[in-house]
Amino acid sequence: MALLEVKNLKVDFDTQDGVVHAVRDLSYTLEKGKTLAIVGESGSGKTQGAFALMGLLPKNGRATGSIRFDGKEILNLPLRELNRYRAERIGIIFQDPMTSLNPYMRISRQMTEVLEHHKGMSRSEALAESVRFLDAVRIPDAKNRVHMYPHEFSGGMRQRVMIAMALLCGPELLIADEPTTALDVTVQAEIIDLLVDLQEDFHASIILITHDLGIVAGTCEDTLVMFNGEVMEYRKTEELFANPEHAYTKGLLSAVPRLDQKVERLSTVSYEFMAGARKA
Ligand SMILES: Nc1ncnc2c1ncn2[C@@H]1O[C@H](COP(=O)(O)OP(=O)(O)OP(=O)(O)O)[C@@H](O)[C@H]1O
Repeated sequence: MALLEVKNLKVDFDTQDGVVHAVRDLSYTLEKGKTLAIVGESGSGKTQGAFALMGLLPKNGRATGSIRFDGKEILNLPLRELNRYRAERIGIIFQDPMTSLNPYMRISRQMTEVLEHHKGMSRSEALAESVRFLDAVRIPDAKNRVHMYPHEFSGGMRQRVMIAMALLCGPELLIADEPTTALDVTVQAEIIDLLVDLQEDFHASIILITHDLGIVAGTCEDTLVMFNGEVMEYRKTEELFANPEHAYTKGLLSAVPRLDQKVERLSTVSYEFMAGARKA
C-alpha cells in the first residue's frame, strides 16, 4: 500500500485582490521507503502543496481534494489529530533551521524534550538517544556539542541538527523543503548525500522540495515538476532527465549546470517561456 496518496489537491488563498490558486490540481503517490522530488520555480506551489498535508497552511488558505496517509484521509483533520501525525509520523526540514530550532535553548534540551514527551524516555535515556542521532547526522564530537545552543553551530551543522530532530520520533515520511538552498554548494552536496544515506538507515519515505533539478538526479526515484500550481510532468527521474517531455522541464534542465560542459552564461527559464510551456 502507498504511504501517501495525494489526489486532486487544490490550495486557494483569499486575498484583497481575489482568490489566488496556489495549487490547482496536484496528484501523486509515494510508496513506503521511496523518494519523490517536487521541483519548480519560486511560487509554483511546491511548499503550499506540502503545507496542506501538514495542516500548516496560512490562515487565509484552504485546501480541497484528498490526502491519504497510510490509508487514512488526513486533509483538514482537526488540529489535535494532525499534531499527532506531525509529531510522530511526519518530519519536516525547512530551508532555515531557525524556523524549527529555539535559539534560546540548548540542543540537548530541545531534543530530549521531544523524546521524553513522545517516547516516554527518562532524561538520561533521551540524552543518550539525542547524541546517537547527532552522530547519525555526522556531527563531530556529538557528546559535547549536544549541549550547545543553535547559534554555536555553522549553517550546515545546524541543518544537520534539524535533520536529526526531524528523525527523532522515527517518522515514516520526511518532507525536506529546500533543505540546502541557504548553504554553500559543497555543504549542499554533503547534506543531500546525508539524506540519501539516512533514508537507507531509517527507511523513511522522502519528499524533497527544491527549485534545483541539479540535486534531484541520483537522489530521488520519481520527480514531479510543477509550474503555476499545476503538474507539468511526473515521472521516473532517470526518464525525465534522459527524455524530458515538457517544454518547461526542458527549460529547467537547461538551467542545470553540467560539469562536463563549459557554458558562457547559465540559462534561466524566462516567464514568457514558462507561460508558453504551460499545460493546455
Ligand atoms: N498567505 C498567502 N496568501 C496569498 N497567497 C499566498 C499565500 N501564501 C502563498 N501564496 C501564494 O501561493 C503561491 C505558491 O506559493 P508556494 O510557497 O507554494 O511556492 P513555492 O513553489 O514553494 O515557492 P518558493 O520556493 O518561493 O517557496 C505563490 O503564488 C504565493 O504567492
